Amino acid sequence: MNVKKIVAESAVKYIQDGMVVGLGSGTTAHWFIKKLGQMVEDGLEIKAVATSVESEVLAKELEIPIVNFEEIDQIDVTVDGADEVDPGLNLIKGGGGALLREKIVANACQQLIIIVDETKKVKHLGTFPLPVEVVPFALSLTKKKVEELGCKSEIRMSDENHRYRTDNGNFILDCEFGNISHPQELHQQLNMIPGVVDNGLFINLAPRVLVGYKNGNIETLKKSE
Ligand SMILES: O=C(CO)[C@H](O)[C@H](O)COP(=O)(O)O
Repeated sequence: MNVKKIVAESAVKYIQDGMVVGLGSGTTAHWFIKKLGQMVEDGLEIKAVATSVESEVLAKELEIPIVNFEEIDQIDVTVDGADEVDPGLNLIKGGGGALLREKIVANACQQLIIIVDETKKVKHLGTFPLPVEVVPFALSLTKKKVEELGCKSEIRMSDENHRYRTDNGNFILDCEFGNISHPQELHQQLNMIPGVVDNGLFINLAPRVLVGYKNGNIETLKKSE
């Protein structure tokens, strides 16, 4: 059973004609985009904003109309994956390297839907190394400053000889903090470091989280407002 596909496809119930939809990135979001493509072929009328070049390419192949921020007033719903979800519905994202655009889109939308399989649910964020996007200039200094916050970090690689570059031309530091007990504080401390563009902590965004289980069940999590 493909749990990622099942949970991704269940998210289309939040999409209606006339909406502007934020398209997430990663293998779970991939299945959502594919399903949305089928619905567009069947007559659904939407516009979409993509959070990565990869998602944009897929959406265009499926003839989902892609627009940029200058052409829209708001994003109605964004559907995206995550690497970890804690009980407060705070997230780690950026395993696929798209964290900056994902965070911009997540903050700009009316409703954020996160689609994950059960392996992504954790008691505390931090087992998954936290991705931190940094500018190439003074990389070693920025890396040192990030590590002073209490982690070991690795520069993400595309292959043996090449550093991974984000869609924005930056590098990613994958940071092992262990249990992140104060995500809000760490988020702020990281983003205060000159050279850090953003980090993969998605805090207090009040998402609706759809969790897919191996037995085919889907759980919906939402914090009461
Ligand atoms: O944040 C992301 C990409 O930057 C992804 O949403 C996250 O890595 C989850 O990916 P997947 O659905 O492939 O497990």
